[in-house]
Amino acid sequence: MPLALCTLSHSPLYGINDPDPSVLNAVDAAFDRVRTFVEDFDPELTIVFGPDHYNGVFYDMMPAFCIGSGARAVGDWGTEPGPLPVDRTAARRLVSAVLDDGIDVAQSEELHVDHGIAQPLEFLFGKRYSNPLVPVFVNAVGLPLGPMQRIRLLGESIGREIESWNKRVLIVGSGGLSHDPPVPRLDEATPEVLARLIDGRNPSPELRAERQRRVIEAGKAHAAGDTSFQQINPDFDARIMNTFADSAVSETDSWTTDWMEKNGGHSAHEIRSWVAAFAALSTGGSYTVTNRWYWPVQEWMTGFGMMTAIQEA
Ligand SMILES: O=C(O)/C=C/C(=O)/C=C/C=C(\O)C(=O)O
Ligand SMILES: [Fe+2]
Repeated sequence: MPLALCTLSHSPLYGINDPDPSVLNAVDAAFDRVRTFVEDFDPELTIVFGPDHYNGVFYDMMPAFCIGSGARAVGDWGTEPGPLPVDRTAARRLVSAVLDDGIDVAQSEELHVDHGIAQPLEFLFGKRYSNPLVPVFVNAVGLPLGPMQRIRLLGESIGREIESWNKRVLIVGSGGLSHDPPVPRLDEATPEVLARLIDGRNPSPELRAERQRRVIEAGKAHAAGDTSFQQINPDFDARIMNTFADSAVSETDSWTTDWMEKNGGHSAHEIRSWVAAFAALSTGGSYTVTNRWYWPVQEWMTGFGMMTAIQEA
């Protein structure tokens, strides 16, 4: 049974600091096409790779990647808070299979996920979705990060296992392309920020609002032409998307964290979710990219891309 994939950027500023209607309408039309692709595929299970932005996963225990055999959304940026419809049996089987492959994946029976995982699920399935899924946290924010090869190997291991289940599995990869929004960093954290990077779960409504205000203000400044932010890099983004379109997933092994940051900004590390997703899809042989879209959206501070692909029979 074939596997299908969709990789898509997310943005907390979607619906809050939107671009010109001509761009927004084009993005929404692409979402409609992706939703139709997913409905036609009719997945029995969805595996979603995505990052967290210090809302669910912290430096009290920062894994490189973690499979959620239970999960709840924290409900940031307007996403729905509460438990996710995790297929625990499938998730636990994935954990065992990945460990058997020699990859020391972490497991959580209650993974806390933020918009990095919840927003694409809501885009694809609507709010209060009940489709069985397995969330996989991919660290893209809590530096330092390991080599890209590890995320490819994780994706391939998951791909081989789901392949053997003879089920229609949709693989989702969530994250922006080039972008550098204001996400705090350990190496420059004040003591107060450090405390919440280590133990920042359940912030007060005031603190959450203050953090969100910072991101909204940055989006507005970025759109107004403030060049103190690292700029969106459409050439870099095209190269990333071309690599996946050319089925050259193993080329991502040579992408260093420095190269990603210099060309795509700190949050370009979210591309790791795309690597995992395409690596998982690639294990069954050839795949066809059925669609791709891209916009550099200043208001969202991100190169916003989407791709859909399906395994060839
Ligand atoms: O200030 C914070 O603690 C958190 C900031 C964010 O959560 C920013 C998120 C930005 C994205 O998810 C993005 O991919 O643009
Ligand atoms: Fe993000």
